[in-house]
Amino acid sequence: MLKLVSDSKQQSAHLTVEQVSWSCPEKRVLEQISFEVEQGEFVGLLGPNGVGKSTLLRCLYRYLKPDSGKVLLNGTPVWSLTQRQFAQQVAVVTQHCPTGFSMTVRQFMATGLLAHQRFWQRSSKLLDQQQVDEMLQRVALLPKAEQRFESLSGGEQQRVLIARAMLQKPQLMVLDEPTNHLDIRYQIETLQLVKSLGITVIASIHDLNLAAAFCDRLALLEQGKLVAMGDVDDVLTSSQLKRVYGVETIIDRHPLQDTPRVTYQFAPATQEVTQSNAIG
Ligand SMILES: Nc1ncnc2c1ncn2[C@@H]1O[C@H](COP(=O)(O)OP(=O)(O)OP(=O)(O)O)[C@@H](O)[C@H]1O
Repeated sequence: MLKLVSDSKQQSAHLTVEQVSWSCPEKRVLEQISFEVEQGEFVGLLGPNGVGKSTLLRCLYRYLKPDSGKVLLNGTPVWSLTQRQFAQQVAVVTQHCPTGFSMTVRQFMATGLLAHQRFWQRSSKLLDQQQVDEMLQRVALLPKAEQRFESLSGGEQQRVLIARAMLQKPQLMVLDEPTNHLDIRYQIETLQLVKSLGITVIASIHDLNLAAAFCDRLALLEQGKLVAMGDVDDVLTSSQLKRVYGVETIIDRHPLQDTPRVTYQFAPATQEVTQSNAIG
């Protein structure tokens, strides 16, 4: 089990996205996206493949500079922060694991401590190792501490990346499909763990039921545009999911908690559905 003992609650960030657009030579990928994420809120970013979720997250964590618009962290444009200031406030877990280095899990985890350390103020190695090991324990990977990071399974690597991000003690976590590669138990436990931190989180999530269960609000993208942003109940509606994903759903309540539950229709589309697609 991932340990769910929360740190004393960390400070959390307020994120503002103002009219962000980004294009590649072939097309406009993001069109005038605006929204805010309040301190301590967990916002899920939804939308079909290729609508611009990763691109939007890349603009938030400064991998891409928007063609126009602004991203503000606690009111300050992210591009005006130094790399160090940014790293002290924002942790990022992307879909693609870093490769090409042969650090052990413990060594790789320790890099998560660097954002808050200056070389003349290095804390003791013992203290560093205690923090690293405690975090590895929380993601149930302490027994693999001396294994090379690259030799871990995809799911184990993902858990290390999330643990390393937590070690960074960020105010904002940006997660691009954090549950990718994880089996259902670790999908649930990872989202529980991230939520228990109480910090601001924005995460792209494909599983609508997990998004419904863990997110405070949802943002729905369609072809580079933000088409819905709001409470889970308002965003996850059958008509909206049909329009954006082209899938028939039944939405009722989760039997154990008061969140929407999405059931998909797996049978081939009926004639009526096919006709309405053709019209719509
Ligand atoms: N640097 C780039 N050059 C060309 N096309 C790009 C570039 N970056 C993104 N795109 C295109 O922009 C679109 C959005 O990509 P993005 O990765 O943001 O989608 P996504 O919503 O995260 O998709 P998925 O759910 O499949 O991960 C895609 O069509 C992609 O090919």
